[in-house]
Amino acid sequence: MSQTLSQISTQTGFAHLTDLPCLKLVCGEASAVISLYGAQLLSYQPAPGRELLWLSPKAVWQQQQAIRGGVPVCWPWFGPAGKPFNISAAKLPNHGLVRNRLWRQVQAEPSTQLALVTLSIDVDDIPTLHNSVTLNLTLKLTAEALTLQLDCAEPMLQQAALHSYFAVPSLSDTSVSPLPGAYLDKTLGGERVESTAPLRFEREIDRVYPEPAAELLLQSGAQQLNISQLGQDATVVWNPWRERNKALPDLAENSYQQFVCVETAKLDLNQPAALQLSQRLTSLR
Ligand SMILES: O=P(O)(O)OC[C@H]1O[C@H](O)[C@H](O)[C@@H](O)[C@@H]1O
Repeated sequence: MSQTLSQISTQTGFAHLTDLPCLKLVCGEASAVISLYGAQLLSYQPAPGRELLWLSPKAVWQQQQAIRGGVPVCWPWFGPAGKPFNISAAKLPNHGLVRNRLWRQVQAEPSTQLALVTLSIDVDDIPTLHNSVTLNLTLKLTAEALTLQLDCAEPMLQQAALHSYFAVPSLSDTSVSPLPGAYLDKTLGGERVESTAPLRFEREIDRVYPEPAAELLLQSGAQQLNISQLGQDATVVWNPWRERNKALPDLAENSYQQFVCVETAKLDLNQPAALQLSQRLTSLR
């Protein structure tokens, strides 16, 4: 078997975020950069110069802001904190508690075929609990694919999402398939819509697809990406389009033309359970 060399190193700064603590993973031709702030994957290049993720040129991480782009980790709730988390109607952050905190590196294993890193965070201010809970994000980079895996062993009510921002060369020629024939439309207050029409990015899209397929194909122009999901009960597809783009200060003008979010999510809050959620990205061309 041929030997594919891998490497893991610390790196200060990524793109314009020059003081951000990061780790860089390399495996053969492939590379990835993850920030310790938010355990947020910021870059995945299956080959040098072929970036699959999108990072906003106006992303910030000071003042405890969540970084706009890459793969934010949403946990233990998704979107605005509703029941059971918002017991006192306090102002809780969108998408949970871990996007704007520093995580720690607990494992880093470069081996011949794989670069593997685990980041962890202990969270002691979940409104429904009195104890501290540990969340782990493991990143596995091989020459062929990149896998993100989120684990929480605590059997509790929890939601999670790997909120991936994918760079698209052409928004008007972008598709995600297969998608179920029914979804909840967040632009219509969560109304259930039945439609088998292919999804087009021609206006604001904010959809929750329950019962998603395990394998999705994201196609944009000549680019094709396989998104393989595990542990999910929903796939969320988001593009802010022109008007919402203007309302988000960490997006530049017309940034919405450059990305779509395809999010692997676990949203059910009926049963307390441990969490295991993963998204694997394989570039096909
Ligand atoms: O602005 P953020 O808190 O990062 O949220 C960005 C977006 O995330 C998800 O895709 C939600 O479905 C959207 O409703 C939300 O606008």
